[in-house]
Amino acid sequence: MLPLIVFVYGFVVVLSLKFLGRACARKMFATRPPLPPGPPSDPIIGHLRIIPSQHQPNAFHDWSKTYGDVMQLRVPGRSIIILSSDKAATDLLEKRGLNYSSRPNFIIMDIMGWGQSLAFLPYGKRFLRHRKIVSQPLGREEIKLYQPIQIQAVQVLLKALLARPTCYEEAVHRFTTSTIVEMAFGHRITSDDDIYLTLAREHTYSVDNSGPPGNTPVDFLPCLRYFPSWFPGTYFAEWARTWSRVPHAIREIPYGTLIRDIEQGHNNPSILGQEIQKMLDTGSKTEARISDIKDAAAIIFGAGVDSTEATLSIFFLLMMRHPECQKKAQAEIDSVLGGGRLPNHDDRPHLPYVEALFQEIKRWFPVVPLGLPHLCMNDDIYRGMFIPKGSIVFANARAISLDESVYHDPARFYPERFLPKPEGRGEPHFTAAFGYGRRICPGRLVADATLWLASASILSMFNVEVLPDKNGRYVVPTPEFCEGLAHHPNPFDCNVVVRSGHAETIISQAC
Ligand code: HEM
Repeated sequence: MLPLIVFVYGFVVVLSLKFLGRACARKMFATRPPLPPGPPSDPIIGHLRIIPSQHQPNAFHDWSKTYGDVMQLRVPGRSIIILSSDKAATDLLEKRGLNYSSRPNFIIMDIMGWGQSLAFLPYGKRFLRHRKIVSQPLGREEIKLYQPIQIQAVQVLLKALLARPTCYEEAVHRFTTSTIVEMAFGHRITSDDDIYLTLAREHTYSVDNSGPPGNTPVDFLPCLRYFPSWFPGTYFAEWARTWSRVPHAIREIPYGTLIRDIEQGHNNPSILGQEIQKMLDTGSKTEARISDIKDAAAIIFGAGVDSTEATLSIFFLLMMRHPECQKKAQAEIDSVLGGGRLPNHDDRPHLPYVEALFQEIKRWFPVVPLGLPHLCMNDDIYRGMFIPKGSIVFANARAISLDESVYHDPARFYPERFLPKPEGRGEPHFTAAFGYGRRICPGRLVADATLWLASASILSMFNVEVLPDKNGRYVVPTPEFCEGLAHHPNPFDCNVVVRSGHAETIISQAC
């Protein structure tokens, strides 16, 4: 009898659970709104086959024209949300910032040694500690401290361009590395064979060739990192292991140098120097604290040099392609400065056309076009669409910069769009280049100040011209870009010609 009772009881329980389960599932799916739309996908592998490995920002932008500014793609194990308007990115990444402030795992970056650095940390206590170390000294008032560094580095840049008018690349590399290294580590670069110039090149090379960020086979299947290097899908893990000496050096060299200097009573003002001094003053020199300081300082170099360099290279490319804009900016600078000196930060509000031109450079080609991925930490519903917990969210700055509802004829390089009406179109400045919300680029203000000063100073002293080819023909280079974490223009020829003998004297007398 007992077995029969147990059997009947069990049967009833299983049956009710089954119906209950179905009812719950029905209820859940009935109440759960649909996922954001996206292109047709394959079973199991989702959109893996159609997501291109190159030119992703452009492909996502094209898809957004059909599927809208909130679009979903699926790859095994994860859902990817692409935001293609400033409104959607602001609504989710800023207004609901707490839910979208984490990062997915970046296994390759972790193997390389960048895993504990601010840019790749998940939201949590360590993130908050690092974010404070990096962002506090980079506030609007605080960055004024670095103006002398920027002015001095611009003078060196102008001298280098005067001495070697066709070698903009080396001059730009030294300029961007110098400003960041002096601000972050208190070290002034005085020669072309400085260790930090080499490290900056190696860093760009190692990161740019480490595969699509967070999207390599090892990121999808983390256990692959433990497989031998001949095993299919492990290429980028091996690459990351080979280059791990670079982040190691960026983490250790500045700290080692500065702690020695400070303990001997010297301390050039710098972000790392201030943090070390605070640590020593408060007697909090623990392994954990030292590790936080080293990682936070290293990412200023890691995140700052490459993107600033890419933007300044684009400045040269665009000035060469748009001599009419160059002339207009030069006329404004000449009339305000009287042609007798180099521009400084205080001149900025008095140069509205130069400002518009500078803003248009940042809009025309955002150098980190997909930003860095944010992670959705809890299920969310936006405009009636379901965004599952664990989704990776990209704000596509390329699409936002080309949004026709905001920017008239967006593919055109047209600084006047930012001038107030009726002279211009009064369009809003493009801020998506620096990301959104609690993960917004903490270096944006200092990058902006450095790049503005460099652009205005170059325009005041030089004409950026097309270099004739071997046959004496003037062919304007077509913009082509290589894609890393930051997108750089492919090397192009250009000739930086000093505007007058007087300009030459000003440059020679500077420094
Ligand atoms: C033109 C130059 C620059 C551009 C276009 C740029 C762009 C970006 C973007 C798009 C992000 C991701 C934001 C997000 O996740 O929403 C970012 C993050 C970051 N940037 Fe920049 N950046 C530039 C310069 C700098 C400089 C000069 C520094 C340092 C002084 C810096 C430090 C960082 C750091 C530390 C992060 C990670 C922030 C976090 O994850 O919380 N960047 N940057």
